[in-house]
Amino acid sequence: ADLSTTVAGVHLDNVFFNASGVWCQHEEELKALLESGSGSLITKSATFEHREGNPSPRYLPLPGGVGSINSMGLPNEGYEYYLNYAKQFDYTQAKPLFISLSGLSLADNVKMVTAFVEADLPCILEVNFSCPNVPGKPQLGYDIDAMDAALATLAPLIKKPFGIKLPPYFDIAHFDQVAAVVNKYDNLAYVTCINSVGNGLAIDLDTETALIKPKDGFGGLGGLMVLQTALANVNAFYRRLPNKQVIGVGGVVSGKEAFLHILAGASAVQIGTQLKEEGPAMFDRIKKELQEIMEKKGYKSVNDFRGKVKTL
Ligand SMILES: CC(C)(C)CCc1c(C(=O)O)[nH]c(=O)[nH]c1=O
Repeated sequence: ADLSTTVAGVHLDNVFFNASGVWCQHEEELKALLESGSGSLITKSATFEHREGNPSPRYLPLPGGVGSINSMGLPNEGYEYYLNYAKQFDYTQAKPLFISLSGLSLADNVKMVTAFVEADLPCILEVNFSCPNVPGKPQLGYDIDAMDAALATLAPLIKKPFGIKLPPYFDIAHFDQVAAVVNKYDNLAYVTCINSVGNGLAIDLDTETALIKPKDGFGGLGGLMVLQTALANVNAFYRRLPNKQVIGVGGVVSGKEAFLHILAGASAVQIGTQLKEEGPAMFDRIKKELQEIMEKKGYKSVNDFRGKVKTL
């Protein structure tokens, strides 16, 4: 079965790659992704300066395989590290490179985007709209006017096709409002849905203590428990963005959830929590599982069923 796809005009031999933030902060990790069964790779969201991030424990898998919680705090090597990585990247091999940017201000995003545009590289830029906004205001992805203002500045600067990483939405009116903004920008080629479900709180029964140290234990939720929210966001934007693509992420632990993401409309599928727990060998397992499901159902290519979820 054919798992190949195209995102933002570039070809991927298979739909799978890492969720930004997982296995992608250092070039050794990125090398392991290059050598894995993934179809692509994306870097950890970069800020202008290097960041240590929050104190540990800042990521934990939750008991029973239900998912994970994290409050990493944007640990990254600073954008120049990823710009240099993108400059030395071998674009003749099969996997396209995606670069995630998460400036702490619009000015920082402009500076980072400008540097990448000047370098004129084949990598695809993805702006993380879960990046923090003005203190006291919600993240960019939850501030529709700020989102529109950011895109009005960034889209013309980037010129080429690019993407944005979106937080999950839970209200139909929000799907409508966000889609209306996204549809205004022709070179905004895709949206990646979803980022972690914000500010969950995991508590240990015995110690009566929050599991992670930062933010009184509040952190983003990922893994199987966010699957249905992820599928809804993928399908809501698939239905509302007819000339764009959706990358699906959230709750993929096997070929089954990957199949459902594609059925919901995903052009590519990213994996975070399960990759963190299993390592890059996971991609070979999940590719095989998806192919088995497709063969059982008689699908030859992911294009045969993308977005074809039925309703009653
Ligand atoms: C949550 C932010 C720190 C503002 C952005 C980086 C980020 C983080 C992180 O670095 O804590 N974790 C996530 O699950 N998603 C993200 O987008």
